[in-house]
Amino acid sequence: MKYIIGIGGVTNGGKTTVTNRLVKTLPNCSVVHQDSFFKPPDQIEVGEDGFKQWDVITSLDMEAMMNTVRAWMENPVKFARSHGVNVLPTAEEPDSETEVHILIVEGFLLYNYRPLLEVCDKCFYISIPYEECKMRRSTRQYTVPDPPGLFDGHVWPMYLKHRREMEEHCMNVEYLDGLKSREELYNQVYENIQNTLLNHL
Ligand SMILES: Nc1ncnc2c1ncn2[C@@H]1O[C@H](COP(=O)(O)OP(=O)(O)OP(=O)(O)O)[C@@H](O)[C@H]1O
Ligand SMILES: NC(=O)c1ccc[n+]([C@@H]2O[C@H](CO)[C@@H](O)[C@H]2O)c1
Repeated sequence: MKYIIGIGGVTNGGKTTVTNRLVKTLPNCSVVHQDSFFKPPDQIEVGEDGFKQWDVITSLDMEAMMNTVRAWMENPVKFARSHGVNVLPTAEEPDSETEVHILIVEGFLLYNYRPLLEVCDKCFYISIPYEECKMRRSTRQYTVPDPPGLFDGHVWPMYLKHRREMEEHCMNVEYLDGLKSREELYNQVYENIQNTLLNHL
């Protein structure tokens, strides 16, 4: 059985932290990080506000991301091996319906892209309030550092816009409170996945 889990949500909500732990504990689990698909800085549009528009779907090569997801769907064992994921000895047959193969797709803009939404079996979404998000973001260093004012002028308004759009289109999103401790968040997601997997077996 192949199973794709989305870990979406606001920037600095704790998506990568939860994902890294799930990858270690779930069986035959590979991961695709959306941040790996940002286009190079010279291809990012500059808005009327003067900011590079990083937090929009066109700043990402979503086709390349979907191709990566499809490569996993075609052969999760081959994908896992070529990405250094330990495949359990019993999971030799890629098409076997009895083996569980999991792909986690992690990113800040997952469910606003329909092809990706359509392949997700389970959608998690982590949120944190404005103040906490701004504080956490100020401690981060991205490949291109945030210019002054980017958070209030671009990042947060885009988050609110995309979140609204997602709420209009996506049913069955499991919302998570990113203010919970790392441990609590992990346990909540892990238990939820275990229950869903059991229901599918
Ligand atoms: N549950 C938590 N409580 C407090 N701080 C957390 C929690 N989870 C993660 N953090 C911290 O918040 C910051 C962002 O975490 P993380 O990189 O996991 O978020 P993210 O959603 O993947 O961010 P982004 O995709 O924007 O880079 C890090 O400094 C991390 O240590
Ligand atoms: N990873 C990158 O190349 C990059 C460059 C500039 C900005 N970002 C930010 O990453 C966040 C998503 O994780 C978005 O809020 C981007 O602003 C990433």
